Amino acid sequence: MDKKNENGEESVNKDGSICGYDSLHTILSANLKPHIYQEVSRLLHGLNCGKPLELVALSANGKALSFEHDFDLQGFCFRADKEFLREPRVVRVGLIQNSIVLPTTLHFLDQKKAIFQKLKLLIDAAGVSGVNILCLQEAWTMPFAFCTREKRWCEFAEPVDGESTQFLQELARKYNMVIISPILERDVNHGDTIWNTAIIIGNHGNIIGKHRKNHIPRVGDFNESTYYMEGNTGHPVFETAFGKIAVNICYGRHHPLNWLAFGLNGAEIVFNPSATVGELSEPMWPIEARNAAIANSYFVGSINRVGTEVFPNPFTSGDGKPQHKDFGHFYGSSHFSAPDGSCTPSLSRFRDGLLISDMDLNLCRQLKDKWGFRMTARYELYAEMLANYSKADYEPQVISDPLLHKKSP
Ligand SMILES: NC(=O)NCCC(=O)O
Repeated sequence: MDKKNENGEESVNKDGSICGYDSLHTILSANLKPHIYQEVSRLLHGLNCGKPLELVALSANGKALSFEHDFDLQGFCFRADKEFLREPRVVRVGLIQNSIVLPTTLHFLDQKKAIFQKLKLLIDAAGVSGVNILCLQEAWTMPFAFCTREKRWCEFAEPVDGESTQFLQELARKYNMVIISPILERDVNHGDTIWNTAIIIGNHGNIIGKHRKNHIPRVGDFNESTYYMEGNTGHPVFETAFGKIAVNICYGRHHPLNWLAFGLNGAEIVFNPSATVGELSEPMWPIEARNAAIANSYFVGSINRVGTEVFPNPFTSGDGKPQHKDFGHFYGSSHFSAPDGSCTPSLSRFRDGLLISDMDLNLCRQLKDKWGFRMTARYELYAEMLANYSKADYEPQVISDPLLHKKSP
């Protein structure tokens, strides 16, 4: 996506940078006077316990890996108020965003191997940084080829206990880390069916469970319904050694009731591994997850892949425009949102990255007590509304102004 500003200069460059900058945060911090930036940042990122988010002191080994392999590494800290009867419950959480490595024209085995090699480095960086829970991006083992509608990409699908899970189980054990692995799943016990699935690997390398994507997009070039159906796993929350977590996969973030259900089941952190492009969703990206974190009193970790993936054969978007071979730019910008409305700056718009955040999970209940959203919600009213709406004879509750239909004399 090459965009020109009113002076005819490139604003979004071919590499995915914005006027040469990594992110909105870096544009603002580089161009505003410090006291103005401080105020802008307060409005943009909010305050946590009345203060701007503090930086986490990152490990020297993690920093060395990021320097050597040129990926973005940032760390922040969400605090909670001190309580008398509960100890702080601080967990260190990581998000990884990455581009694919090899051209999509090369042998599938080589493409996959190269992604595994890259991921190993990023996961090592998380491990040596003491991350407790780590989430990877949607369909991380493959190019996001669903725009093509070609069935050969189904070859990337794997059973829940397949190669990618085994690869991550070893790293989970090594680093005592819970790892969330969103992949294209093949269910061999149910007729080789395909699903978009997140597998939860426990810190002992065990498989805790899986969640299948509930909402499948039919927008732009996101032709995912050609490959898999809506998930059948409900809204599970996984109780791990480090907290209660859930996964709302990509397009599910546009559905507030999907977020709500994970909250009702007790999630403290909900991950949103995604693959989305600038032209389609960038203005919505910083809003939806943050709103979900506020409305449901939990933390949200949002991840988007990076780069432009070019496919061998051209396809059309069904909009009368010329055929093309790519989706557009996946804009990265992974970030965390907290229940108090604060959020971290985003990772780079175009580089691989690891975002780390310490979060005191006590903040979830503190925000529930403060705002009382669970107590003021009207669940019976909504249940009745939804039950009625689901009936074939439902009629919208609209009360029209009688004068609207009165003929003027
Ligand atoms: N992967 C996926 O669900 N993408 C849909 C596009 C979006 O929701 O922004």
